[in-house]
Amino acid sequence: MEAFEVEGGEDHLLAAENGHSPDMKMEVRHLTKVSDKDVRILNRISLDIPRAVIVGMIGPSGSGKSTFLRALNRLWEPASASVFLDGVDICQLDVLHLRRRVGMLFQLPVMFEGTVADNVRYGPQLRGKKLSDNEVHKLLALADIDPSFDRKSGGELSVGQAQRVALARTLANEPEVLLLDEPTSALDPISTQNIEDVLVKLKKDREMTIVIVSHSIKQIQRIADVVCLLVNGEIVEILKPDQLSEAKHPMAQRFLQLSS
Ligand SMILES: Nc1ncnc2c1ncn2[C@@H]1O[C@H](COP(=O)(O)OP(=O)(O)OP(=O)(O)O)[C@@H](O)[C@H]1O
Repeated sequence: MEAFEVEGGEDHLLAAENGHSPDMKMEVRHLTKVSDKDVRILNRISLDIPRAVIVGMIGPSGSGKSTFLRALNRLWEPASASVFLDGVDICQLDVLHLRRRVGMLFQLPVMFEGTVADNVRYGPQLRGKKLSDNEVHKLLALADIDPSFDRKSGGELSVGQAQRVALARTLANEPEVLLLDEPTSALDPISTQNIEDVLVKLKKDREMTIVIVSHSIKQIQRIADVVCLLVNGEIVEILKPDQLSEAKHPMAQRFLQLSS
């Protein structure tokens, strides 16, 4: 966990500064985004993300959490040499290949036309691979959806079921990293717990690396191994979930007090 220790100073000088460490799945170095109106949305963020951990990102609204997450699979184009996957600059990778390896789940699931099975088959089919019924059922079961749902149409599903099908669809690409942007904010507590259980299982059983943005500090405390606090486009604290009350940054403290 050493790589998470905050060194202080202008940014966090983590292991990424000293070359790629094989324990690190992703490394972010001085990631910056400036808006068209010259506002700094992200300000020189550096972070090492070890493999097979769940990293929670929390912070006030507008602090840059989604923007940070979206850089990791190039939903916007970061500067070259600012985001690395297994030590390779993601800007050098084919973008579709990158997005298969670094999958993303959004706040609200969007079902594609067709059945649940069609949705799950979508990604592999783009690469000319047709998943068997058995493979589809296994992916649905992994995402905690009853395999008998395979013939339902996407429109018949509740939001919670659709989110789990969207998860199965993402998992069909066999991602190594999963990015989640408030994936349970539209779900009831039971669906939320189901998704959380799946995430913890994916980390343990498949060594998946997971970065999750959430407004729920309780959720982050339940599932994350480490928590990054983002304020005004900067990571101001990196803490273990049970140390959140020890945050020192005044804005982070205020945010945590008001959110708990
Ligand atoms: N493409 C863009 N152009 C200009 N400004 C943007 C762009 N994308 C995001 N922003 C601004 O950047 C800031 C950070 O937005 P972002 O959505 O990343 O924050 P967030 O922490 O995820 O917020 P929330 O918790 O409300 O979802 C906001 O002020 C937003 O208005």
